[in-house]
Amino acid sequence: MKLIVISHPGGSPGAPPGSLRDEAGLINKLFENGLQILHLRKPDSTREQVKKLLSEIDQKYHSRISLHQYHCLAEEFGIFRLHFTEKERAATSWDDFQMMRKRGFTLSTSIHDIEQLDTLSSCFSYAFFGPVFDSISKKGYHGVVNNNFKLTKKPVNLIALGGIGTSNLENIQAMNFDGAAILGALWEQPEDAVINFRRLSQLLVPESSAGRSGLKPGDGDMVALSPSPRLKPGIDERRADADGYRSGYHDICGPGCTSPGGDDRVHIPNPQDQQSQRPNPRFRPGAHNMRAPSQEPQNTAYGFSQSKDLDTIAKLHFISSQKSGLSHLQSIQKALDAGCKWIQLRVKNQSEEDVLPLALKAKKLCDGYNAKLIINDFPLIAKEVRAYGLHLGLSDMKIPQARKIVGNEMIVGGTANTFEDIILRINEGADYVGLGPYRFTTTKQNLSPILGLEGYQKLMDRLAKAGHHTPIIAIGGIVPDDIATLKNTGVHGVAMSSALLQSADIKETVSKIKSTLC
Ligand SMILES: Cc1ncc(COP(=O)(O)OP(=O)(O)O)c(N)n1
Ligand SMILES: Cc1ncsc1CCOP(=O)(O)O
Ligand SMILES: [Mg+2]
Repeated sequence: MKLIVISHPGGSPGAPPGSLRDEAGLINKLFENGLQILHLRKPDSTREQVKKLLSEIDQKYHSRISLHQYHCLAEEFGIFRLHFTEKERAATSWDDFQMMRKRGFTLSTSIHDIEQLDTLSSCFSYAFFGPVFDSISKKGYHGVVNNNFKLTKKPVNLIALGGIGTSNLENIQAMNFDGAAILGALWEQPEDAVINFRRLSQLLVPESSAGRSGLKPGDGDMVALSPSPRLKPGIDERRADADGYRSGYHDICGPGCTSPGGDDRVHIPNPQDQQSQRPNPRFRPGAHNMRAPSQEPQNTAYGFSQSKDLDTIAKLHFISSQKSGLSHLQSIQKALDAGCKWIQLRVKNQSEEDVLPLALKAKKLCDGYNAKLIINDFPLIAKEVRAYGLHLGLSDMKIPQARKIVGNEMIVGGTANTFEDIILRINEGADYVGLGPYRFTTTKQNLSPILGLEGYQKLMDRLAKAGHHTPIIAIGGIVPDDIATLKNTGVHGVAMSSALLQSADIKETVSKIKSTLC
């Protein structure tokens, strides 16, 4: 169950009196307090006003904003979510929506009649439906459902809208909606918006205990790229009010918003252009997808992490081991002495209680060398010891769930063995992907199929073609002689354990590996 906030409908900064004071500050605070998606709906604002507001919202939150008007601003601000009113939906061809999806946009729309749900294109990741209850802010907009209403089939995720507040949020969950869009409950008293948002968030049933995973696969998809850099003409970009705009809930769901068109249409650079450039650090690794999306379906709209650029992820990862007659801590000490700066504590077959003291000691060791500690498998331990990162495999806790524990600042890596795994990890918000195994190794049991050089080459080529830039770390049975060829496949770095620990001169080996990788 997701909570989506729709912005205050009033004017943006610079707008006439009556506008919300320090709107950007309030929006930043909502994001800081866990807001996942903000729908920026500014029917009365000019493009310059919306632009100004966006520029005042912390850029790390831009990927969580959906634009109702002025879709043309999406690229400039790294926004990949666009909303379409009912009227705009009707005026836009399926091909155009497809094209937007292919360019990496997450599309949403509005319906008033539940029957319309079946007619929606699968291009839409979710739709607003409402007003479900009597509007809080707009008197006279009456709810269309009663308390016995229950959604059964939902080809598209459905977000309830209208009159939702603390008193009825639970009803929305019981009705089987995928989320609730909040407007009046926050903006009736803007000075209490953050506290009211927190109250509403606390009422949400956690997804795991609700037995649902929130939005279904396909949500927030960013799919397939197209060779053409521009969208086909859609509908005109006109001011909403020139199109019979009326304010109130109906306008969120009804006519009036603007969408790509004319010279201001959404422009996503051709991924081919992107590859020759250094990734723009404005985007977190996962968010590079927006600029150069994958050809594969991608699954989460909500796997966010904050801006971390490629340099944040080291190229040589040491994986601790208690093979070779050493304890985990001794193996870490050895790697640190040799110059490793990125240490993963990977303790298998021990309880969380047993791993915690090891993690605390490992953290102390790493701190002494100014090295980064990554905890394998245990999000709670990673948080507890203030590790730099957490690594999760495909059968470990899901990354978005772990993020709720470790927060957005912590580096979270995810394991992958196939292209689909990689895309999944990227969409989950992984900061890097551990791809392997390269070859057989006894360090890990139950290995996934071995990829070999050919496997890496194919996967890396496919990723490059799809414009993905999330750092890929090769792992599994890697020896120093593999590194140059592996690097040529395009991987960002390597993770190694036994070959380092068994090296005759580990310091020399680490130094050579580092110079090969840089
Ligand atoms: C950098 C890196 N990549 C992959 C893994 C493997 O993680 P996982 O699949 O969860 O397996 P275990 O390591 O937990 O056995 C990793 N640890 N590090
Ligand atoms: C954790 C892990 N995941 C895939 S292979 C592997 C072990 C890496 O260690 P080594 O470098 O000794 O093969
Ligand atoms: Mg694991």
